[in-house]
Amino acid sequence: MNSYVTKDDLDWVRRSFVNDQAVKGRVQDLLSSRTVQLDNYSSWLARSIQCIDLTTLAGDDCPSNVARLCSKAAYPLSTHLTRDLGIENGQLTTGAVCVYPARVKDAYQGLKRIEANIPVASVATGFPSGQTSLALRLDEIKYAVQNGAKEIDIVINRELALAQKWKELYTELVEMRKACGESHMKSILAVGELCNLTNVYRASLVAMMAGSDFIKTSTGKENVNATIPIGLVMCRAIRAYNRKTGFKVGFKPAGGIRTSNDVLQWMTLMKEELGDEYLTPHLFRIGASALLNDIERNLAKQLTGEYFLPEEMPMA
Ligand SMILES: O=C[C@H](O)COP(=O)(O)O
Repeated sequence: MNSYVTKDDLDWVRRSFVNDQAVKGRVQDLLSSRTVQLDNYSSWLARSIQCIDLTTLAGDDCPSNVARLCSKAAYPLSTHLTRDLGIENGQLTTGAVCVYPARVKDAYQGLKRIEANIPVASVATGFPSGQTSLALRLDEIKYAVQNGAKEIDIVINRELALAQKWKELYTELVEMRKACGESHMKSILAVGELCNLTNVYRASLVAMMAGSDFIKTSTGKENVNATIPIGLVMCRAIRAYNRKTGFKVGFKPAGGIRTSNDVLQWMTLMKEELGDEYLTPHLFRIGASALLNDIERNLAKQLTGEYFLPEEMPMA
């Protein structure tokens, strides 16, 4: 991570423009590509589970629902489905559990109790709006890290992005990166509030320059969350950044991802735009609070020929 940004870097950001029509065309191609869907549907779905940040971000979160989330993260599928997939019990887990800072301790202890080696991710910095002082936003990161969060999902300051104050945005993000310490930083752009795709691309570059380990689309609380055109623009920024610097930054779409079909579209995007090596939990996460059920239902249908009844998915 650099703690300064050069004039050339900022020129690169300001010179970048996104052609909306070209994005539309490429998305049409991607969505008609059946690579991921046809090539072993069940194994793609099973593979997607290890990339899920299993999330609860509700006002009524409490120790018991966080404990349930931890169990689901450690044992995302019923034992006969894992057996049918040829996976040993306990070998398939989600990528992380994601909670509010006040619930990090519950998640950390919940995972420890069941001996699950799964990182706790915490949203921070005044999630979802980020509308508080920088000092409070930094303190919140430190609080989450002290309580055991290994991944911090920060929100960027949308005002700075909308006003094209890229250097100021960079400076804030560097402070956040420092506050994260050894924990990974995932920068949420809140794309639905960035007005246009050019701003999404520019904010992606700045977040990566400041040392983000991942760039993430949305909080799930904006009116527009993760969409494939926005994802394409962010993947292209990741690709450009990698070509220029050699660093591989991960991608996390989040917000409104609910179905197996959604997941396969996101995996298609990753495979086609960034390549197979990005389809691992180190470089790809899907932030979702209500997706796993649908994956489990579809896997059951594929593997047993029948959909599960709701009472057969007790932890869902
Ligand atoms: O960071 C994750 C998002 O909040 C999840 O959004 P979702 O509740 O729409 O799945």
